Amino acid sequence: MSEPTKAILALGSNLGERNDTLSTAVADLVDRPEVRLLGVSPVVQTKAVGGPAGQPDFLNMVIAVETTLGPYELLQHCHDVEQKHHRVREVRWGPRTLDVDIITYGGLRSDDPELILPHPRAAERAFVLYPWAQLDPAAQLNGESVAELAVRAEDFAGLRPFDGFDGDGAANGVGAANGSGKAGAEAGSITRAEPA
Ligand SMILES: Nc1ncnc2c1ncn2[C@@H]1O[C@H](COP(=O)(O)OP(=O)(O)OP(=O)(O)O)[C@@H](O)[C@H]1O
Ligand SMILES: Nc1nc2c(c(=O)[nH]1)N=C(CO)CN2
Repeated sequence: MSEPTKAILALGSNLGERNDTLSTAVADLVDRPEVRLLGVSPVVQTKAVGGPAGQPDFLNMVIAVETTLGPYELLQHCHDVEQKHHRVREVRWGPRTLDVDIITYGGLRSDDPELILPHPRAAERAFVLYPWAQLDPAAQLNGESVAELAVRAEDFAGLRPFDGFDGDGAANGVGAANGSGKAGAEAGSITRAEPA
């Protein structure tokens, strides 16, 4: 059997019972002997980036797994789990019950459009970077700190902690403008500098 490889997977949902979908999807993703769960990030509520205007907020999270599946086998497995959750691909970046992306697969780099590694848009997506940094504060992507990339990402201001209740989201922002009306934000060890 081949040596296991560590992979980072990003999950998102903005339709249906979003939180239940994410929990079940994590269980489904690791429900194979070839995939072992290493860690789970907190869930964050995020404003939709791209796609049609007015779509619902997402819940996003990141998991780390160790797998003996090859990269394309892992991609197929992610697609199978998406399908199980009735994912329909209609509009690019449109609303979906479940999206599972492979962010990294070991140190593999690939420019095959079917599987680009690391994920080509991950470095600019706070909805991926922020939960990943919470899971692993020392994580690096393309030689840069994931935590630092997170606070620089344009969508950082649209992040909220998720309180576990699948309603409108919590009142306190993670990256959102806070009560003072400033764009400053702090969550754990991740802080965004005030604009000069
Ligand atoms: N790292 C990757 N992880 C997942 N899919 C990938 C990756 N690289 C390329 N793809 C390809 O992208 C195709 C479209 O994926 P998907 O429908 O999940 O995109 P999306 O979630 O709407 O947008 P985005 O790719 O910006 O996250 C997939 O069929 C897959 O083959
Ligand atoms: N907030 C948020 N926005 C998105 C997301 C997502 O998971 N969360 N996924 C997308 C395509 O993968 C496009 N836009």
